[in-house]
Amino acid sequence: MKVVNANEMREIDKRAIEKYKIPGIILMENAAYALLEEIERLNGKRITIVCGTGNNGGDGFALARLLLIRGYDVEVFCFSDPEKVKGDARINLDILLNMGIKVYNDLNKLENSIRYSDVVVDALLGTGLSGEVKEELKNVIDAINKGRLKLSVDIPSGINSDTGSIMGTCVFADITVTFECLKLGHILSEGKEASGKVIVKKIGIPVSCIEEQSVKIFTSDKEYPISLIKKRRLDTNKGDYGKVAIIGGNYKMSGAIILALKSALRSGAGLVCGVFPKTILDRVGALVPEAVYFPCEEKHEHIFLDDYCLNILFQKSNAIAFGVGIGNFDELLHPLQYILEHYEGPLVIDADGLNVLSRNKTILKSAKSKVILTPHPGEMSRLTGYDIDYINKNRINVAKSFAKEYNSIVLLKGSSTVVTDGEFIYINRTGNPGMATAGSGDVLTGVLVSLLGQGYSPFEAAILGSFIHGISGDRAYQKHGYGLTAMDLVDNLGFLFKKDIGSIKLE
Ligand SMILES: NC(=O)C1=CN([C@@H]2O[C@H](COP(=O)(O)OP(=O)(O)OC[C@H]3O[C@@H](n4cnc5c(N)ncnc54)[C@H](O)[C@@H]3O)[C@@H](O)[C@H]2O)[C@H](O)CC1
Ligand SMILES: [K+]
Repeated sequence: MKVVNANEMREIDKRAIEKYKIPGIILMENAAYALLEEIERLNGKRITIVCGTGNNGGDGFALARLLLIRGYDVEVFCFSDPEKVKGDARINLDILLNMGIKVYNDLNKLENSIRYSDVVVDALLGTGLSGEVKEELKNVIDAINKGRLKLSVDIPSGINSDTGSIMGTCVFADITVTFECLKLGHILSEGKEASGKVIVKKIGIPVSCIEEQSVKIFTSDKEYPISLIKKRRLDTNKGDYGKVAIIGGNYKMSGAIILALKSALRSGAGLVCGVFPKTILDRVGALVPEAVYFPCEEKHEHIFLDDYCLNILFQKSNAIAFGVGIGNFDELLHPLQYILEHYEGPLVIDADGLNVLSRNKTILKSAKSKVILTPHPGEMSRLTGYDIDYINKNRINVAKSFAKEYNSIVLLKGSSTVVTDGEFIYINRTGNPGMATAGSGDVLTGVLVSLLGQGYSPFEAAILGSFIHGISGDRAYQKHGYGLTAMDLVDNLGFLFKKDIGSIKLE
């Protein structure tokens, strides 16, 4: 599913009106019908509608008319001078006034109306919000937030459509009905929570009109990225599903490689090889008997990897992951550089692998193959030099420009993980805060290397991997709530890898 920013939506809207000659008032009427359809599902009779002076308010005025005609008990509010309402919104306001409907501008009355309403409709501010919400609307937003059931038109008022940030204050909606495309603000940052359940409705804009926009950001829907999962032929064996190697682990962090190995197996890799210091062989062997092992010497508390043993590994593996629990040591930069310069298969660099890489990120430019990097904001900060706050506020641009400059796939973790190849951007929506737990990233690495080994392209593997990782977290949450652990994620990984994958439909 495509995701647009406010400017792209305006362009699409403008093209529909100017090139396709669809009058704006028709789009607004269709938007009102789309809202009506959702309100009718809610079975409430008393509806309060709070309108702003722009087209978001216009959608609200048109909705009020449709509800009144159907016998709903509706009260309409607008807290600005009606003279400021222009264009299509003005037409809809005038129709209401001509019908003898009063539009109130009284905060006490609003609070009272909301107290006795089944649904409050927030049509105050939409994609046209600029800057912080003005002082005079703050009390109005507070009042809306007291509503029993809050439905926001297009986007919760006060949420920035491009970043999802709260612009001073915002409505926290139960349901948001948006038009034609998801907006970035619905899925990023605080906007994700503020939007509640988001319903995307068509309002009569031709598909070609949207396609002309060449939108480069997309997210999951009921079919995608599940549709990327390859079906298995019956006449296949383990050799068909990849031989993957995971390099990592040290005496103090053996759990990381155990989790990654288990995850790679649970997400379908044919053969999984653990490459770690000998000192942890007994632990890993006891806990992951299904893997094969490539125990190495240990020097000064970290794995010792010389070029000779790396070359052996290259011949045995069609995908490699480097970094889980490996420790952050200067001496590991050489093996990482050697892998980048000589290994021809796809590579995942994670965790301490990224910290090692931060010592000299230019080695990425000599990589022989595509690399997936999976930083969390702290690791991204070490890689780029930007502070974490800046990264969180500019997740898409930071990930995209790094991926482009270093010709790699970046999977920037966090709520709404961003995956990019430097041109296209996938924003993941599966997962929950319970996954902010030790070992969660090691599980993701195992999934990614497993998918690479099974022949998915690096960009597909990163998209699918982040999606599957989130789904396993959502399934683990059902049972363990926020007490879920990384091993619970592993236990839930296999669910999507089934014979009848095409029939699995998600909400
Ligand atoms: N194809 C579509 O998606 C359609 C969308 N519609 C709706 O139109 C709005 C966007 O309308 P627009 O007039 O551009 O902007 P808004 O109504 O969101 O806001 C403008 C309004 O708000 C005031 N304002 C701006 N910033 C602030 C602020 N910081 N504090 C207070 N007030 C502010 C400004 O002065 C204007 O009065 C979209 O969201 C959809 O709901 C169409 O109806 C159908 C087609
Ligand atoms: K709104």
